[in-house]
This record gives sequence, structure tokens and C-alpha cells, in this order.
Amino acid sequence: MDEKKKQIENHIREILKLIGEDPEREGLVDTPHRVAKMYLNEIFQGYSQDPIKILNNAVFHSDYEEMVVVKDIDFYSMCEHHLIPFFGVVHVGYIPDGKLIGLSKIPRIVDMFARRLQIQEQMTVQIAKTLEELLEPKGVAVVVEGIHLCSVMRGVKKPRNKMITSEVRGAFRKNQKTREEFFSHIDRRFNLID
Ligand SMILES: Nc1nc2c(ncn2[C@@H]2O[C@H](COP(=O)(O)OP(=O)(O)OP(=O)(O)O)[C@@H](O)[C@H]2O)c(=O)[nH]1
Ligand SMILES: [Zn+2]
Repeated sequence: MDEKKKQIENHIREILKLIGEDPEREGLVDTPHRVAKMYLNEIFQGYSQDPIKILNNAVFHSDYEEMVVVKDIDFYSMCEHHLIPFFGVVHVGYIPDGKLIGLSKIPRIVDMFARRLQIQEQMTVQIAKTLEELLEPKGVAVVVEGIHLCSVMRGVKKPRNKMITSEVRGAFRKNQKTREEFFSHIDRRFNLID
């Protein structure tokens, strides 16, 4: 890990030089170290995480049969095309089939996939697929609402653009009423803003 950190530091220092900066000036002298630490311990931490460890046995047997919805889970991720953030909220629903998951574990799974280089569509599918594998539920649904800084502060510069992606599996795909129940729970407003 220390060797990796050192190498990232060196590359950041080189990038600083190439964009016309002086990496030795006071404000920047510790920046390569900070960035390396932030990449490995925070914003790209997801690469070194294992869903089974994150779960820590927090799957419970239960007779509860109705839909479980966890909504407005904030996430921060990094666009794989531009290496700048996209962020927003994730909403998750599932219909258990004998197994429930600890409430805090859903945001932990979201973070595991958000803390990587991503596109929003892929992150949406990865969250749904992982919950399906862990819980074997009757159905799972994931909706992600995101703002991509690569379309806000550069490129097309459309600051109010929001991207909405969804992945629905099992009962949510087969049964329109189930899907509608989920969407009525999460509402269609953009939850991050209002
Ligand atoms: N579908 C999808 N596209 C994304 C996501 N994040 C960024 N993009 C898009 O990826 C595309 C990359 O296109 P390019 O033409 O190679 O990149 P670019 O020249 O920087 O494009 P502009 O952003 O239009 O200036 C852009 O249209 C981005 O808006 C994402 O999560 N999902
Ligand atoms: Zn981008």
C-alpha cells in the first residue's frame, strides 16, 4: 500500500509540473501525498473492498414479506471518462424471500461501487446485482439520480442536467403494480435538491 501511495504521489507531482505548476511551492508541497491518500483511502477505496466483509453477517432470517425501500442514499463517485465527480442519490427496494439485510449495509454497498471510476449505468446494475446475489430476494430495484460535473463545469455546461438510471429485477420487472409501489415510495422529484 505504501509503495502504491508513493507511486501515485510521484505521478501527481509530474502532472502538477505538466500543467504549469511548481509542485515545490508551499501550497502544493503536500498535495501529491494528500491526493494519493485520498485516492486509496477514500474516493477509490471501493477497489479494495469485499462485499462479504462489508456485510459482516448482517443478513437476517425473517418472515417479513413486504417491500423494503431505502431511499435518498447520498453517493459521490468519479466519472471514468473525465476523472471528475458525479454525485446524487440512490434508492433501493427489494422484496425479501426469507432474508433481510442490515439497514446500514445498503449504503455501504452503494459506497463500495461509488468509490471507483464509474459510469452511472454500470454502478446502478452493480448495486442491484450484488443485492440479488446476497439476498436472493423475490425482486430488487435500484434507481440512481446523478449530477455529472463533466456536463456542468465543462463540455456542454448544463448545470441542471440530471441523469436517472434504474435496474429492476424479478418481481419489479414482472409486476407493474410492484414497480409502481416502489416508484410511489421514492417519488419522482429530484431528492438531492428539494
Ligand atoms: N452514459 C453515460 N455517459 C457519461 C457518464 N459520465 C460521462 N458520460 C459521457 O461520456 C461521454 C464521453 O464523450 P467524449 O466525446 O469522448 O468526451 P468529451 O469530448 O469530453 O465530450 P463532451 O462532454 O461532450 O465535451 C460524454 O458524452 C459524457 O457526457 C455516465 O455515467 N453515463
Ligand atoms: Zn465525465
